[in-house]
Amino acid sequence: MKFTDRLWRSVEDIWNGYLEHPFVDGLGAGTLDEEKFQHWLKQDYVYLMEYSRLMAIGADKAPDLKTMQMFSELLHGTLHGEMALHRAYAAEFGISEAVLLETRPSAVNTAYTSYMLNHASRGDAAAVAACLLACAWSYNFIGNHLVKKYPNQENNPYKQWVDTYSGEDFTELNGTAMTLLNELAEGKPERELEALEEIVVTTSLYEYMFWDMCEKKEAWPVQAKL
Ligand SMILES: Cc1ncc(C[n+]2csc(CCO)c2C)c(N)n1
Repeated sequence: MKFTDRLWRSVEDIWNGYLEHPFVDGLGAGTLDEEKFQHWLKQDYVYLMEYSRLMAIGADKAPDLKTMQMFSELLHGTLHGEMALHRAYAAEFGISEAVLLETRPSAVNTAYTSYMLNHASRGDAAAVAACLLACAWSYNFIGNHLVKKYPNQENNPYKQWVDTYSGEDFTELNGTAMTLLNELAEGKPERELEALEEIVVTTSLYEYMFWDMCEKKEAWPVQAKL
């Protein structure tokens, strides 16, 4: 059994919770409030910058060239692929990149990235891969679910979102993230596997909180300047 099969059993209930979340369902149905989506776009842009640092740490800690290449592929996919999608969406709403970059990350956003960066800097390459996994895999899981539930995406303003995360490029990136962790976890003692599992469960819980933060448009109570 692959390590990711074991992980699936521990996160399945949390991930099914995403599918019932009004923000996620609204993306598929096309009914999501535009301001909530813009909140996600801004928060996610700065999230992805911090998330990208993880893969740079992973490349540094990688035991061999092949692993370095996999971390680098994910890094490139995020900085140049996924963030380009965010820029394109923002432009449609008349939001410039400068405005995206001014976003002050919310408390949940900060807690999530700090948690991952903390584990990534303390742990080995497998810990870094564990930090990355829920993000890549759960968006692909959500995208695939939404195309199945809402096959007619013609009039959905979030069609591009659904297409992107269920599409070939992201399915491939997710495959890389899964293979990376499966390979790095191989031969590890049970105690270490449990620690990796704990990271994947915690990041899965943070993913839920991130959706909820966007649904509630949570930000700091006082909009101080950065
Ligand atoms: C909070 C949050 N979680 C996950 C993703 C999705 N995601 C992050 S990295 C990656 C793979 C390579 O870009 C994917 C699909 C997101 N955008 N925001």
